[in-house]
Amino acid sequence: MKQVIIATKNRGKAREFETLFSALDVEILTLVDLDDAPDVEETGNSFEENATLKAEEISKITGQIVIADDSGLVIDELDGRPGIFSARYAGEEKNDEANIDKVLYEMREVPEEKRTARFYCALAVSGPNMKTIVVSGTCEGKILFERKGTNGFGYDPIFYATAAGKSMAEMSSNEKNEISHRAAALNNLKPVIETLF
Ligand SMILES: O=c1nc[nH]c2c1ncn2[C@H]1C[C@H](O)[C@@H](COP(=O)(O)OP(=O)(O)OP(=O)(O)O)O1
Ligand SMILES: [Mg+2]
Repeated sequence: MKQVIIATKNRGKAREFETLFSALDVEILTLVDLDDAPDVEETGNSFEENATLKAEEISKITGQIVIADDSGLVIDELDGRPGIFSARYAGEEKNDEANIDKVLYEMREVPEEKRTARFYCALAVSGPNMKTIVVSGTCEGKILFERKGTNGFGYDPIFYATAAGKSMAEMSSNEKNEISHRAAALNNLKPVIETLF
């Protein structure tokens, strides 16, 4: 079967990619279980730049076709924060619960109608004989006043997805995969994936 490396160490993302790719007849490997995979520094100024950095570095090391995901939560009232800093918003050690607490605190006095936000996902594909390709996808919603639901990962418990009428953490993985920023981005990548093999 066709094989692609997903350059992520995030277990939540890896789980979603496994489901999303099962429909595509492509086998994926992630960096989740590799002890010696490098931590690529995310020094870019956009999701696209960071996804490109991750895809190109891992492709250079492995010589294989690699897809990287750089994603995060963009909150209008916070001028787009946490944005590309989503993973390390409350500190370098990457703590989802602390990140959520920080957002809830910063949003504590913002009324419902001003709590608009979106999840953003950039996907970069890089390989030995190709120019890197980058696509993106978004998912619109609002920041809740408190956590709701226990599914998913990251900021899911405080993100109310307009298209579903509930929090991302209240959805099954199938429901999330129908409306998520990651699914939208991957959909934009499908025509490219078909040309890669
Ligand atoms: O569907 C999602 N549901 C909830 N939260 C999400 C989602 N998608 C991204 N996020 C959050 C998690 C993390 O705080 C940041 C991603 O940061 P990002 O650097 O892309 O990923 P990461 O460092 O966790 O793993 P890696 O770089 O190895 O892929 O945005
Ligand atoms: Mg990261």
